[in-house]
Amino acid sequence: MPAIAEPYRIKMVEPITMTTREQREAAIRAAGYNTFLLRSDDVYIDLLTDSGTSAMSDRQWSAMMMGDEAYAGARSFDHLVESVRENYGFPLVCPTHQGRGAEHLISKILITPGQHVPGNMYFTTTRVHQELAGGTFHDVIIDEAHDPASRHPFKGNVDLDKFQALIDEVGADQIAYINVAVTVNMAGGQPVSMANIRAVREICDRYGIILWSDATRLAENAWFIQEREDGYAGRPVAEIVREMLSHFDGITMSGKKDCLVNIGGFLAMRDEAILTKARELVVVYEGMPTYGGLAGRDLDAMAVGLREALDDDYLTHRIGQVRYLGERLQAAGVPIVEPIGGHAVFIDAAAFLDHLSQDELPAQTLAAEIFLDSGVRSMERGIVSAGRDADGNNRYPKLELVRLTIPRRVYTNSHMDVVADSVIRVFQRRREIQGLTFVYESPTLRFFTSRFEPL
Ligand SMILES: CC1=C(O)/C(=C\N=C(/C)C(=O)O)C(COP(=O)(O)O)=CN1
Repeated sequence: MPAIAEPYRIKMVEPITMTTREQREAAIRAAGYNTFLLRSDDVYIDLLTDSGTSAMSDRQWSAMMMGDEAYAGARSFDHLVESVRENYGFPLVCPTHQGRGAEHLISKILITPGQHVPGNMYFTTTRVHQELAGGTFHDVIIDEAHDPASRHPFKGNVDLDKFQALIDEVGADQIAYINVAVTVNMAGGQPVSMANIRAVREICDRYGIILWSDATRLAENAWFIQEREDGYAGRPVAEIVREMLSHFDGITMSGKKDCLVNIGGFLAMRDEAILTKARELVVVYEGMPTYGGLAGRDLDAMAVGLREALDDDYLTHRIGQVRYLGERLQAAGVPIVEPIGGHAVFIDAAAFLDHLSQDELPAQTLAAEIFLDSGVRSMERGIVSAGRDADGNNRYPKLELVRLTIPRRVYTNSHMDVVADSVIRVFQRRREIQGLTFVYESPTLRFFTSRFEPL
């Protein structure tokens, strides 16, 4: 893919911290070897997450200055609705403070306790809200998604046979909805093809099953369709997004990714009945239906950002930067998830530290080691993130990954070189690295606040 320079120029900078090895050793110990518990000031290049860490544009900041902070009926809400209608094609919108706020509402609205919710691989907050609403998640992603080395171009695809088998097993009336994430975060930022979306739609129409999408990284998904799917080369991403979303009954959206904002989210849908229920719940958990836990200025920033995120040049650079980092690691023999995803490079920590058992927490260990080496912060996406099942046993995911997550419009490829050099250094001395063990395990979403120590 032709590398392109940043399709923007820098107007403001934020100094970042250069640390010594001693400072980093003290910092990671104080953080219990959990990169989530590091202080921002101790982090040099922050690749923990692409969620809420994007740089906003001058157009977004100026839109914020015009934010309408009226408690009810704010113009800012109208601006968001107009932008969602124009760019996503959904007429109805319910704002929430961020994506999990939307997941909370839609889980309560669509799930009757005891029902089943199929989806293309789990995501942590999505699954926990489905379970809290009494649903049972079923992974219906294609098998290739669980194989880091598989180069399937659309590893996010739903396995139609698995979906059909679940329908046959539990009955269509026991399926609350199917949730199709675009892209699939935990599989390595992997896309879903348009053909697969259409095929899932056909099954849902046959059985009257609601087809919902976690559209958090929809722009990146559309860019991969443009790059890889027959018939879409040269089609603008904005057009592909409209076609993708035309097949869904609604979406949960974390604006903190592909709407380029630091906080924000929403539900978007076609069915007035779902909107009515969302409005009844949003006033309890988020705020008035016209602000949903956000300031008016946040709604305006999201209205502008969701449009900017669909720009082809922006996406070519953004995904090109992720690919640049991934290809540097590949060239050095570092095992990563292939194909390289849209928002992050996922290191295969199981292969990287193949002398450690999964119970020795390879991904948690590797994230701590990379920080110690360079001050680069990454995120564990393995056994710690997978948590425990209903019986209290550890889940053992096939993917034991460390995610190097690239914020949008923040770092240059010089920073990517620092990251690559650091990971390669750790890779060269990988045999010296020992595992970690829990010293404190939090009961829910344990990866956020648990603490560890070296074995
Ligand atoms: C695919 C997907 C996500 O990736 C997601 C949040 N992701 C985070 C925080 C991440 O670091 O990947 C969420 C939750 O969004 P939220 O962080 O509550 O705005 C929903 N779906």
